[in-house]
Amino acid sequence: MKDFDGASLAFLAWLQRSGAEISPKVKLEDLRDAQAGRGVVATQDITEYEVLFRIPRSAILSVENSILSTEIPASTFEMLGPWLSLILVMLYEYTNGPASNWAPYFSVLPTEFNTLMFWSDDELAELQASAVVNKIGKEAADEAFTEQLLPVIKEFANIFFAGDVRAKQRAGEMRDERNMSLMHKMGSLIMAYAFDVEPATPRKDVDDEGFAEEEEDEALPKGMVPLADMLNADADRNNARLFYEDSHLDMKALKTIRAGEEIFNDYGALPRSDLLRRYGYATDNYAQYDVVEIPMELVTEILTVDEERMAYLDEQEIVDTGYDITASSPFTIQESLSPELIIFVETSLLPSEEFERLKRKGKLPKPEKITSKGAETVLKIVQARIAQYATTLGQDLQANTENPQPGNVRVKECRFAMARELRIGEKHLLKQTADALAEIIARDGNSTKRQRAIDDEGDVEMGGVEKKQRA
Ligand SMILES: C[S@@+](CC[C@H](N)C(=O)[O-])C[C@H]1O[C@@H](n2cnc3c(N)ncnc32)[C@H](O)[C@@H]1O
Repeated sequence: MKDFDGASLAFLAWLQRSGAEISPKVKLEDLRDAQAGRGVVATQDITEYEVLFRIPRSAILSVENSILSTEIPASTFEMLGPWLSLILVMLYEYTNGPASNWAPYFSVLPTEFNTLMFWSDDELAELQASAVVNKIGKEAADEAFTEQLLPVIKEFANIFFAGDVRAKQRAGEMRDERNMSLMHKMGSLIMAYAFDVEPATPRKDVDDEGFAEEEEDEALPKGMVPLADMLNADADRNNARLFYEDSHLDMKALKTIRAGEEIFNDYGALPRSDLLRRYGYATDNYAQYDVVEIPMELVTEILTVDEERMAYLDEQEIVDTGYDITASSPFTIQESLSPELIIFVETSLLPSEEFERLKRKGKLPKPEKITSKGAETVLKIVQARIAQYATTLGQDLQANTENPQPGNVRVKECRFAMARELRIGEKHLLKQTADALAEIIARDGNSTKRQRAIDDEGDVEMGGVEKKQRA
């Protein structure tokens, strides 16, 4: 406790010496009891747009601010890109220990993570068929470290380990498991803590509303912004945001915040799978952003699509590696099911002449008009997706009641519980989809039966009201 609070105090003192201004209305709080590390809390009432703290750009841990950028050519950083460049700089500053300007900052940053990158095989197995398993990117990161980062460290060993006679040897040792793990830790810190820092003079094209093009955003330099990254997030209680000014960054309240309330940044509308992957935690209120993916391989296992249709769908940008089902409330197929999946299925089921007619006109079936045959096919796909998970939704819910989310207990139990919550969310979405499709099929079946009854008897069987409803 003493070390923890001591590190917080030393960090805040360093930040103020670095030119930061921190409102007396906020404080850094120990939230470990709530499994949330440190967080920022209001000590007095705060009004909308009040500045909570101001961080000078010079205090940001970034490529631009690190001495390394004056010693290694800019072209090397350009070649590495924003992500690996910041990892390189962080490794350099971290390796410099107390000599680094950011040493007090490193001492409040975590060294252990719950992000999926650090889960063991048995923990990852608990994610079962969740698509997030294929998005962890550990191998890709290892490859980037080995093929891009290590050669740079080797080339500039005398700068990276300046003043050390063993510089070359130490550069070689960066291949060791311990150092590779350190690189992953820096990468994980960036993933969960770094900001895309808008430059003081915008270099990017912005549209009329001031938003950068997506690719431009991706190219923004990454930076670790002390204190701004001590804010936790909550899907429903976001009350602060970082504003980029020429010489500094301002964290401002977005609404009135009462004394005692926690101050939350916005990490985005992330499904729990991404929250776990990037931030290593998941809370129920992110269920509203849950997503389950239907891989294309599964779609084409259930549905045979001829080459001509596949080529046409591809040309129309309907073919994808997978299709999403997203949460909606109340749940509707129109809002939740990927329109591209419906178009894909409906096009595949079209009679030849109808397909040729649409193709001639450069058109596609309308996703809002899913047919019962289309619904039956999508239902088969959804059922096959459900079957990919090792346990059923019922079994998971049962396990949840028997082993509720643990409090302050072992990491493994916590990870198992978070994985279970995640797969419950995905299975729940799949079930909602299956139920809604079954309803469409049943409704269409009934209306066909009714139509047959009308055709057979030459008269309307149902009452007028019913007929109106159908219309
Ligand atoms: C940007 S940091 C926030 C500061 C962090 N709590 C700390 O002590 O360094 C992001 C990390 O905080 C934690 N976190 C953020 N919001 C949280 C929440 N609502 N509940 C639990 N942990 C949270 C997660 O571990 C996440 O990876």
